[in-house]
Amino acid sequence: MLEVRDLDAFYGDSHILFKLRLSVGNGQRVALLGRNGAGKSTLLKSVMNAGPRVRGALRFDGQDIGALPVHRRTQLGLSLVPEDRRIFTHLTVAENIAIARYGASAQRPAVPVAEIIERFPMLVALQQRYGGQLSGGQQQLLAVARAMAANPSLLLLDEPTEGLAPIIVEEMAHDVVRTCTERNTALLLCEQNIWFARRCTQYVYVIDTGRIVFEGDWAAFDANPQVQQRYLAL
Ligand SMILES: Nc1ncnc2c1ncn2[C@@H]1O[C@H](COP(=O)(O)OP(=O)(O)OP(=O)(O)O)[C@@H](O)[C@H]1O
Repeated sequence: MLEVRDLDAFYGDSHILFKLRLSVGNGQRVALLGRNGAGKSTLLKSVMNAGPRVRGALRFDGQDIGALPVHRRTQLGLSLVPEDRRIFTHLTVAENIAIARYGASAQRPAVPVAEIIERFPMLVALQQRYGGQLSGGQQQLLAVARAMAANPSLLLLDEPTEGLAPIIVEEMAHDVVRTCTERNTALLLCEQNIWFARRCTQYVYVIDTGRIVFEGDWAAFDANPQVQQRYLAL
């Protein structure tokens, strides 16, 4: 589904990602772990063409997407939830979700709002609340729900649990796994919360200073405690 090969990424003259290789299979859920500043967000933005200048190969469903603008990548089935959420504070929860239809296409029609709200039960009682009236955790859940409403085949989540209460983190893990499984949506999740990443994904990459330093399933991750100590310990 997503194939990243020998990807270099730059902000101006700053070289951030180095010959990065990563794959996400159809319906597969993959975590990218790494410390602050390791390059996780830069990778997601590179996949969406939302900031960095890149060199290397980006293929999605067999198609070279390297030259496509953001909206074309969205239409092909990529959906990014950035770290800053971008909830519309003056729109209700239901309206925020309905906005996702603008990212949909004839090939990938938007999922009805009611169906999405059903999949994120914490939003049921909040449907008519304004985005600005939600807690940080509720806003983050809404951002994920809205991204799923665009009916993506690959969801890109950038540190969705940062700063959230454990109860919301648990709810989000449950809702994300269930929704991705039911809709056969693949996931590329950038995280520092290893518990959440483990709950949500089947395969792990670890990034450090713009380079992949580990990849494997969770059993392989657990069999290499030095990876965690060296690249993820605070
Ligand atoms: N717009 C930008 N211009 C210049 N440098 C940037 C920009 N955005 C990020 N960087 C730099 O790129 C490097 C990687 O940042 P990135 O945001 O990808 O890391 P991250 O792993 O997502 O970390 P965090 O968890 O802090 O978001 C850092 O050194 C950062 O300072």
